Amino acid sequence: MALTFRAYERAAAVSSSSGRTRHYVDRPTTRPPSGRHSRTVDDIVVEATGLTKRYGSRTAVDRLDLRVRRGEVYGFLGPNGAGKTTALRAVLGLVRPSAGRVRTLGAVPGSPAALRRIGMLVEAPAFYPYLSARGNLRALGRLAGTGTSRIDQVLETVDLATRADEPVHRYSLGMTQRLGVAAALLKAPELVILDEPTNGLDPAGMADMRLLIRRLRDDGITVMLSSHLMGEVQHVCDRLGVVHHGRLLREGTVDELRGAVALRVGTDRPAAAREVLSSLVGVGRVAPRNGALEVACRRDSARVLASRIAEAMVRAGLPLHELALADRTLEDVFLELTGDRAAARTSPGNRRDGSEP
Ligand SMILES: Nc1ncnc2c1ncn2[C@@H]1O[C@H](COP(=O)(O)OP(=O)(O)OP(=O)(O)O)[C@@H](O)[C@H]1O
Repeated sequence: MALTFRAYERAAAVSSSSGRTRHYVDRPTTRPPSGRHSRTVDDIVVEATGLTKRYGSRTAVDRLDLRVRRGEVYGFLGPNGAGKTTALRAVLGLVRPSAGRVRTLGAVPGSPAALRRIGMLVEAPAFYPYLSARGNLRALGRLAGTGTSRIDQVLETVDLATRADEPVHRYSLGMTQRLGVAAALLKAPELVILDEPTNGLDPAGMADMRLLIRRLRDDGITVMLSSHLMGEVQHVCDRLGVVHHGRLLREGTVDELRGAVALRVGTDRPAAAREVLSSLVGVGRVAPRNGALEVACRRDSARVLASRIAEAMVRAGLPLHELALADRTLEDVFLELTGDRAAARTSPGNRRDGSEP
C-alpha cells in the first residue's frame, strides 16, 4: 500500500498513543476560528537550515536553506534526482537529516504537533479499487482518526462530488490524484505537501490539478510542491526554489527568477540607434544581439519603454523593423544556473515559451 495509507496509519498510531484519537478533527489552536489562515508573509511554515541528507557516499540534499511562508504555494523545481523528494521527506519527518535543521510548523518534523497539521501526497496514492471515493475516504478517516465529517467538503474541493459514489477503479489518473489530495485534506491541514502532483497526468489532468492547488491557496492552505515541469510550476507557484544536485541554486518569484527583460530593436542603422536608445530614461545596457539591438530594462517598465523607443526612433528619423520583448523562460534561467541542457528539457512540460501544456 502506498505512502498515503502508511502515513495515515502512522499518524493514527501517533494520535492513539497520545491518547487523543480525535486530535486531527479537534483543530489546533493556531488556526483562526473562521478556518481561514492569516497571510502574514513573515509567518514561516517550513524552515530548513543547512539541510543535508546523504545515502552512503551519495549526497541527495546538500546544505539546503529554505523558508516557506504561510499562505503561499512554494515550488521545488529541479530535474529528476535533484533531491526534491528527499527534501520534502525531511520536511515531513520521513527521513532523518544527516546534518542541518528543519522545522515544520514550528515543530520537529514527524512529531505529532507537526503531523496533525500537515496533509501529504508524496507517492502515487493507492485506494481500494472497488470502493467508491466516498468509501475510501470513510475508511481512511476512520483509520487515521481524522473522522468522516469533512468528506463531502473535501470531495467538493477536489471537484469529485459528482463522481464520489463510483468505484475508484473507474477513475482516471488525474481523478485518483485529486482523490489523494482529498485524503490529505481530511484533517483540515494548514500545510499540504505534494510531490510531483501532476506526474503522468494528461494536459486536462494537469490543468485540473493546477486549479485545485490554487483553490487550496485561496482557502488559506500553504502548499509546498515539487516538480520537474518548469512550464507547469510557473503558473501555479508564488515562489520557487531551483534545485540541482541537491543544492538550492536560486529562490524567488517567477519574475524574480526570470529577472530583467530586454526589448529587441531591429534597425538598419544600429550605430545611430544605439546612441538614441542609450539616452532614453529607463534603458539599461544596449547591445547588439542576433541582428538587432537588445535594450535591457525592468520587467515592469518594458511596455512604457517600448512606446518611448518607437517615438524616439521616429523622431530621429531612424527605420524601425522590429520592436519586441525578449523574455527569458524558466528553462532559460535553469540553463543559465546549471548549464544542464538535458536536465532543462526533461519533459515536454518544459516548453521554451513557458506556455501551459
Ligand atoms: N533511499 C535512498 N537510498 C539511496 N539513494 C537515494 C534514496 N533516495 C534517494 N536517493 C538518491 O538521492 C538523489 C535524490 O533523489 P530524490 O528522489 O530526492 O530526487 P528528486 O529530485 O525527487 O527526483 P525524482 O523526481 O526522480 O524523484 C538521487 O540520486 C537518488 O538516487
